Amino acid sequence: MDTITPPDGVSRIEHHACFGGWQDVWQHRSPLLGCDMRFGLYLPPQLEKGPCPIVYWLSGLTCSEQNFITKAGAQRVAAELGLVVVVPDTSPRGEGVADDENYDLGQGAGFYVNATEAPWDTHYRMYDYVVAELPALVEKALPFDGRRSVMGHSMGGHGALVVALRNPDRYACASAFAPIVAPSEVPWGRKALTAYLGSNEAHWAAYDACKLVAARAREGRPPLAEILIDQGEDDDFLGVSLTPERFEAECAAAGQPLTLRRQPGYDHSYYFIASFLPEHLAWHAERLGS
Ligand SMILES: N[C@@H](CCC(=O)N[C@@H](CSC=O)C(=O)NCC(=O)O)C(=O)O
Repeated sequence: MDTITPPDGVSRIEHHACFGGWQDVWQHRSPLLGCDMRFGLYLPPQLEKGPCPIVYWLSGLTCSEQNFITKAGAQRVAAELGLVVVVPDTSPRGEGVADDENYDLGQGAGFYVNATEAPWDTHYRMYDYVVAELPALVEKALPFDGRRSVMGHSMGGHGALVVALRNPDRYACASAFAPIVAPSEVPWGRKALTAYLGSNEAHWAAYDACKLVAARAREGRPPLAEILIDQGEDDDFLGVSLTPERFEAECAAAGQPLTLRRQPGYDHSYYFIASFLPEHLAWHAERLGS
């Protein structure tokens, strides 16, 4: 597996043997975002024998690629299941990239949208980055079997639901931990969508999972096969920016199959994610046929 080396223009800045495979961090120049970007890449031992499916993990506010790869404990399970796990950063980065003094806007808080408003519209195109530019790079570099899925946490849970609902043919399945399901209605989402997309709320609908589920039903498009969500009941953001009951209601009205598990005692942290990540990865592996 040391034979999997980054393509020209991409550098391998971390390379750690891990559960028979490798935990890498690769860095590349993103023409789309106009800056250098890093991403985590878990390469399971099964890649030595042939192509594997890829799970994309989208992280939450304040995260880089490091939070998930160092805290979630994904590698042991991904190695057992033969899953590649790709972990992008959460925003464009660098001195020339617009930022904000608060943790919930700017660098570390890209919200997986293509910004249309200045000063964000110069670099913040995280929707296209995670759906198109990054997969094109990774999937050409690895023995990839054509099957991919997406999962994420909080802001990244919002991202995972949005990219899956907008691209049902690209992702075999989607799951989320404590996702922001109705960003148009809650403080984290309203602040980010106003900044990145402007005050016309009609433009927000393409990035709102509740609205996307309703729109699919209204337009007669089939629901996704299934969505899995875990939500900690002791999460400080529950009832403020996290409103799982809204998604439950929209899914019920739209005929969208949803498994929403409320987990007593769990908060918003990576301890919560680590507790249920093995079940999510197994759920993905089953649907990816891995
Ligand atoms: N610093 C903020 C809260 C930041 C926070 O909780 N970030 C979460 C994601 S929240 C939604 O997207 C996270 O994943 N943090 C990284 C980690 O390693 O825990 C505050 O103090 O309120």
